[in-house]
Amino acid sequence: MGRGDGYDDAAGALRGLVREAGECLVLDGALGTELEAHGADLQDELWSASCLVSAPHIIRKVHLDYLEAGANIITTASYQATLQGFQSRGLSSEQSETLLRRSVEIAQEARAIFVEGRSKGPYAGRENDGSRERRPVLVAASVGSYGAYLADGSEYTGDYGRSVTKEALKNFHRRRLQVLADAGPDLIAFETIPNKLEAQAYSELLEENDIRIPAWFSFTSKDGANAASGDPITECAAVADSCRRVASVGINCTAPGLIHGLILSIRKVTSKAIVVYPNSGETYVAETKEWVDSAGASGTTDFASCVGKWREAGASVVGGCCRTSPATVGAIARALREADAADVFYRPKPCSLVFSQKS
Ligand SMILES: C[S+](C)CC[C@H](N)C(=O)O
Ligand SMILES: N[C@@H](CCS)C(=O)O
Ligand SMILES: [Zn+2]
Repeated sequence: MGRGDGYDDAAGALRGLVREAGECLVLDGALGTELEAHGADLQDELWSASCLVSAPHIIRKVHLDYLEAGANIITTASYQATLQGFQSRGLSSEQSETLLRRSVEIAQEARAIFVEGRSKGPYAGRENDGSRERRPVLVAASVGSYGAYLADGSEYTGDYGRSVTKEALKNFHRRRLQVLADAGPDLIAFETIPNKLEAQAYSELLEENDIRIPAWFSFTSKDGANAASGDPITECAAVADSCRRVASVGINCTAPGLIHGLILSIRKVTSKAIVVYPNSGETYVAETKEWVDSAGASGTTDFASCVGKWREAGASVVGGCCRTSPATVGAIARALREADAADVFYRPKPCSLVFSQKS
């Protein structure tokens, strides 16, 4: 599987974890909007990253709430944490890098509290309902897209302008990615990617920087067929498929009603694990930093009833994005347990369908 450089493809690492979790990993829900629900003020260019300075205790509490709700994976508060963003606020590069590392440490602290002091291993020794003795509990370092840094909602349009080349995106993300990887997360979550160009930039960075932490690439979509920019989702997913550092590919911060079709499209171009974590179906208004009802969407986070269908279509990592909550994640975890108990859902064969065998 490797290329003689001691690195095996990342999909294999995730394969074992999905299997240990019972063929589906539960991802957490919103971090940013859940911090807001706890009183944090996100009316800021740094959005949730401002809480790394002002409210790390709330971040830790939200991580813990998701673990208690049944999440296997918690995602760090680094979505909009960038060296460039911190430095524009007058922080030194050293202080900025410390904050990036802190985002991973806070999640690791929450995990350590959850597993009652067993901070070394990525497992919980107990289960709320006693149904599983051990379950994987993982920390994913969030890397928000360049559009997140711009703070103009362009992670939902993919319109970065012509001057933003692949090289510019690589230069923007390079040091941030290295600092996050060096902090020792279990996974790296490239989230809310709106276009193919940024996926190509990430893919090249992972190789060039020899990042050995399994990554996922997760795209946004507004129409159920294309990434937010209009690039076909099949082309975007194919970029992720061809990168051996990528363990999983999927969709986040997208309306729940679009998810099923997108899974089917992605499945056509990859056998890697598919990750999905939709938002509430509401639309983000960057000017006011508020969420509004979209036509046909009522801001519901009650999409757990769809989880069986998504799993049947091929998703094996499922959670929630903006405006979802620990209650959403609890419902997802329950839906998956019920599916296990009923044993009615499609079970992809490990090593043949869900995971890449390519090098
Ligand atoms: C995931 S979006 C809701 C994050 C906030 C956005 N990048 C902004 O700053 O407006
Ligand atoms: N992990 C981020 C994604 C924003 S789209 C968050 O939940 O805040
Ligand atoms: Zn989101």
